[in-house]
Amino acid sequence: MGQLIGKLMSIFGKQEHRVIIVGLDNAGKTSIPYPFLKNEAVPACPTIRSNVEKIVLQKTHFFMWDIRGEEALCSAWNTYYSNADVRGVPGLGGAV
Ligand SMILES: Nc1nc2c(ncn2[C@@H]2O[C@H](COP(=O)(O)OP(=O)(O)OP(=O)(O)O)[C@@H](O)[C@H]2O)c(=O)[nH]1
Ligand SMILES: [Mg+2]
Repeated sequence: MGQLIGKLMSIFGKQEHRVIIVGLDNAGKTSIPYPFLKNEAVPACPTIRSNVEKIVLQKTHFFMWDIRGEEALCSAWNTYYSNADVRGVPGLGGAV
């Protein structure tokens, strides 16, 4: 997670960024933004299709999408991927 946040911080300059997080089921995708969301608990259930959270760091807004890893949804990853500024895969070393 540190590498992902480091990547986000390194591209400051824009006021708004779109981030997608893809990975296998139960990899921890939905949990990533929650340390930055005060008073919100991580959902206890698996994501149905996708989930989006907005976090604000130093006046920069990040829209963080996480997309369920089940095989039937993998074909939709490309749509999210091509519209994102930052992509992250939990467990594979951070952001690209
Ligand atoms: N030990 C540990 N557990 C974690 C971590 N991040 C998430 N978890 C736990 O892993 C489980 C799955 O987390 P989610 O964030 O829901 O995973 P997900 O990838 O969104 O899962 P799907 O929506 O089913 O694809 C939960 O029980 C979390 O509490 C972590 O960094 N360490
Ligand atoms: Mg999830």
